Amino acid sequence: MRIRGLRKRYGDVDAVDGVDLDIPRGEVFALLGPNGAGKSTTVEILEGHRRRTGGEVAVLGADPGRPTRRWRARIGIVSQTSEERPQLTVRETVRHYAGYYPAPRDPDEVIKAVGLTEKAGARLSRLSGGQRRRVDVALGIVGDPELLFLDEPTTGFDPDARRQFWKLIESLAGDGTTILLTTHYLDEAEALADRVGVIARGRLVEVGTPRELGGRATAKAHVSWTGPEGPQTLETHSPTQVVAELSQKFDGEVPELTVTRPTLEDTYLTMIGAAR
Ligand SMILES: Nc1ncnc2c1ncn2[C@@H]1O[C@H](COP(=O)(O)OP(=O)(O)OP(=O)(O)O)[C@@H](O)[C@H]1O
Repeated sequence: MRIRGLRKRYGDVDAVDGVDLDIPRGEVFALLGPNGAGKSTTVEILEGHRRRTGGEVAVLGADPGRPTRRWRARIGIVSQTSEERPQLTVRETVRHYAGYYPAPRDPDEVIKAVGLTEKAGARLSRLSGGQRRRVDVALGIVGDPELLFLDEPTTGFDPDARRQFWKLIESLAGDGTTILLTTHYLDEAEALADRVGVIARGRLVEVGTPRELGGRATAKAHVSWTGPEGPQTLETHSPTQVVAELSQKFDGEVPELTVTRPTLEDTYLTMIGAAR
């Protein structure tokens, strides 16, 4: 996927304001950013569901501004709004969608993969919010896509369902599916993504691996402990040395010793703050 100078204007709002990005085949890329940053708009343009105001875009070698049926069959979409019919059952819905694709996956296997086998015969209107979201995911993957777009896929999932979903994504990625996901869960981005991009006010602020984003890999560690004077914290590039010195000083266990580095969430919040 190749994006150059992508722009989208709504009236006088620059929702996407000059985004450049390359996503190679087989990569899992997570787009992060606060509400209204332009994530969904970007994704919808790449999916061929929204017209861009400017810039050049190639998705699976084609311009999503002029989508063909064949091109559509090669991509899978889990968007924020779903329009399935509530009176159909899970199995009927997944089978119906499978019919749109030239080489779909087995609907029952897909239902199993999203953990809905027990609900296969239930009408969508009778499902919980998280279960409905799993149906959305099933419909996104039933066509066996080369490229999968996931817009906040795990919103409403319980922790167990989220872990199961991560496994599913890892197995799709292992099979070579390219995945572009948006999420507000930093742990999700960290668990799944090869690279993450942070978008704020329509601009890509930074792109990098979850480990190195925002200089995380080389950031100072925080060493904390409780001494006779109370709680202490030291920021340092050489925490091992600090801990060695502390252990000599205390002659044994250092009270309440912790060594931490900024989490992806810390780094992200700093970036978003700076972009405001
Ligand atoms: N159809 C529309 N008409 C006018 N403005 C829009 C439209 N869709 C989005 N916008 C505006 O464009 C900006 C980007 O919205 P977008 O939905 O892409 O953000 P997002 O990053 O996906 O946010 P969220 O995390 O809340 O889903 C916002 O300021 C929004 O109000």
